[in-house]
Amino acid sequence: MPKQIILAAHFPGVNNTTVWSDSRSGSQIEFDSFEHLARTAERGRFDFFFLAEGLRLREQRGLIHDLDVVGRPDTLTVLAALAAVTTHLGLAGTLNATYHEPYELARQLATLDHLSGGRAAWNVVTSPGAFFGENFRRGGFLDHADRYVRAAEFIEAARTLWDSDGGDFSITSSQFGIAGRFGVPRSPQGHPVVLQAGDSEGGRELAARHADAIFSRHHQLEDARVFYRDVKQRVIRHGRDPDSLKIIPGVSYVLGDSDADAQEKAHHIRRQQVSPQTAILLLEQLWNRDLSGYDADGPLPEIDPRLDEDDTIIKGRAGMYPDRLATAAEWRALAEAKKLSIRDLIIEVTGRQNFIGTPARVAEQLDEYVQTGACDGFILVPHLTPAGLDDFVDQVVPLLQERGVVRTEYSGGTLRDNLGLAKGR
Ligand SMILES: Cc1cc2nc3c(=O)[nH]c(=O)nc-3n(C[C@H](O)[C@H](O)[C@H](O)COP(=O)(O)O)c2cc1C
Repeated sequence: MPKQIILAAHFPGVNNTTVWSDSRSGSQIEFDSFEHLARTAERGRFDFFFLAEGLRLREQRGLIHDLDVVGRPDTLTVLAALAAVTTHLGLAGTLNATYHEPYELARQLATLDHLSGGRAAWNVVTSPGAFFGENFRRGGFLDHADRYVRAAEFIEAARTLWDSDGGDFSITSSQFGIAGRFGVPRSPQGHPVVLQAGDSEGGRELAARHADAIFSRHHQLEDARVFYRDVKQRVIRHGRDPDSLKIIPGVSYVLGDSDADAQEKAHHIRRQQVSPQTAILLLEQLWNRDLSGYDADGPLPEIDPRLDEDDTIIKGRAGMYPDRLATAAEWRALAEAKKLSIRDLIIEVTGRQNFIGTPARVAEQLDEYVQTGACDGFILVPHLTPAGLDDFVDQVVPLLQERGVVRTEYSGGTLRDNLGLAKGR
């Protein structure tokens, strides 16, 4: 029997992935939008619905990045509301372990697991930088390594709380010293599903030790295979069954009547995602300079990126380019070789579209990834909110069902059942 493909639906976040200017794009905050995407995913018998987390609107040149003005509503509130209008779909929320507290989050997730009949999932992130911490009382006080120490202790603490079955608990670790009574009885999954997103050594180790799944950025076939092997070996080193950690990259797709038609649509979508103004903003994120005077249809700046990391003009994207000069050199070489303008280059080097073609071609490629050890499934990131998944569910899912690699009906009661994960202790 072929391996089953995990499918999840990513509600587009506050960035230029969503083509907000498209007349079919709707609100990013009204409940109708979340409901539409979730119901569509459930119609396609997806495993789960996924929300990212942005705790603070990013800033650029002292202003809120225009594409972020929309903001994001609170994750757990949205998921709780969705629990009432769906029946089988898993509900996954990204919630950072750096600023939240275990008692608070474990209660919320256990409650969501109860309300949804065993469908809650938590995507653990450590948050990209101190900028976000300023929104919280304690501020951004942890460096990268300590954020992962805290995340590991956080997950262990949450599991202790879930295992307490509403009873007494006492937790002492380097980050936490808490004791009391949990107050929420054991939830249907025992432990809500734990995903992890974070790609460094620390991130991979955290996942290999503690997570049920990884939301990854490795979506190019060869790169995905290398990542898959690396992480599964880590899981084995930690004495776990490699199948107990699912690897699920976020991917985008474009469908067309023919492969050529899909390529043309893909090109059009990329140009909408990267307007001239967005191209300059994205270039500034590497250059760390005000480039508003540059023409997006012209060549790259001759001046080098500014390296003062303590004074970045981008707040909330720290660490995105660890070696600005090296990346700038790569971009220059590419622009030179292909005769690309700033906008063309940005289209090429950011936000690659992963699966482009007829529904049959896309179904075949998705299946190839999973059957040949590149991943265990996909978190699909549509470019339209909220209807971006409609065509995938109508056109690609039936082909995957014919191949016998996705379910035609839900059989399991909980998200853990559907993902083939053991019940939490
Ligand atoms: C695929 C992926 C998705 C992420 N999504 C979020 C998110 O929604 N919110 C957030 O605050 N951080 C997110 N992060 C950032 C992580 O929290 C982490 O802080 C960052 O990747 C730095 O850790 P690393 O060096 O281990 O990658 C994401 C990271 C990855 C790789």
